[in-house]
Amino acid sequence: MDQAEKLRNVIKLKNQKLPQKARVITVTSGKGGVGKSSVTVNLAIQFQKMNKKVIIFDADLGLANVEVMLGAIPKHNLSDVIYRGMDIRQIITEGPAGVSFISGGSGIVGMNNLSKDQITFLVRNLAQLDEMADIVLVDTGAGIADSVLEFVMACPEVLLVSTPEPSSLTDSYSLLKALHRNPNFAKSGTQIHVVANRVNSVEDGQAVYDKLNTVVSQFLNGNLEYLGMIPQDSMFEKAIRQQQIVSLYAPETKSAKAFEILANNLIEGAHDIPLMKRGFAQLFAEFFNNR
Ligand SMILES: Nc1ncnc2c1ncn2[C@@H]1O[C@H](COP(=O)(O)OP(=O)(O)OP(=O)(O)O)[C@@H](O)[C@H]1O
Repeated sequence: MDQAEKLRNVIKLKNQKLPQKARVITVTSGKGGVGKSSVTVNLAIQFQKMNKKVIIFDADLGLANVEVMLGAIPKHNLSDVIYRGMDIRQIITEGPAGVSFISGGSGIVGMNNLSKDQITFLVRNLAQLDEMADIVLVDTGAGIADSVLEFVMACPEVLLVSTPEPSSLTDSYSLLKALHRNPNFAKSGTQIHVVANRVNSVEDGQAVYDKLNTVVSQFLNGNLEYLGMIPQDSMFEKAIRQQQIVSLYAPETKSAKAFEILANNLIEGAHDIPLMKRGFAQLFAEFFNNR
């Protein structure tokens, strides 16, 4: 092959449309009730406002908070894909402002005992989401249960939500410890961003990150990134009481503005993401591989 031909091939490769892969961000927390589902739903709204197509995958087996917050009850969940051969598109529920979501439901438990054929079918189906969404947000359960750790381990980008409360900080550290000590955890291939929620000042937020990052670097030889803070906000609570999402209910209030900044930070800080943009199907493939 001569020089000119090589060049033509390079140009051809560059122009070739590579299959789109969604950016997958897993949202987790050490303990329940610290605002994990609120962060997921509000970020989804903010991304939609930035013209990014978002799908939330609710992998939290607990209280189905995402559904309640989005005010839409799903008719189906992942088990309908696994056991009833439904197409992934049939189990997507439309929420407000164009945010759609998928409920993992009992399908998450069922994932423990899938045959190779079922796994292949599921992963192929999930690959469709990579073409439909720019960003998939995965809401995991809280704590160090295996199902939570497995999702976090399979995802290259993780948001860890913590409040300044000592119990939240301790539980965040327990989660980080369990993760770092797991042989399947790829430390260098994973970005963990800390979101400090319910803080009273910028300094409080920074302190949440500093405390966690200090122990992680000292005792686990790891590293955390700081994404930003969400202030304690009475409008946030008012929105929740009215089954509304603060980013839609009161877009000018301080917590909604903070979500806007967080979403911007995630989009703007994404220069090294293309390499990490492995997609949703790949996340599941890895999830099953780690078992
Ligand atoms: N920044 C905030 N300002 C005021 N209230 C907040 C804030 N963040 C969270 N809350 C309150 O905390 C409650 C719990 O939030 P959320 O349901 O998002 O937590 P969670 O971590 O997802 O809980 P679970 O683990 O049960 O799923 C909300 O109902 C809300 O009232």
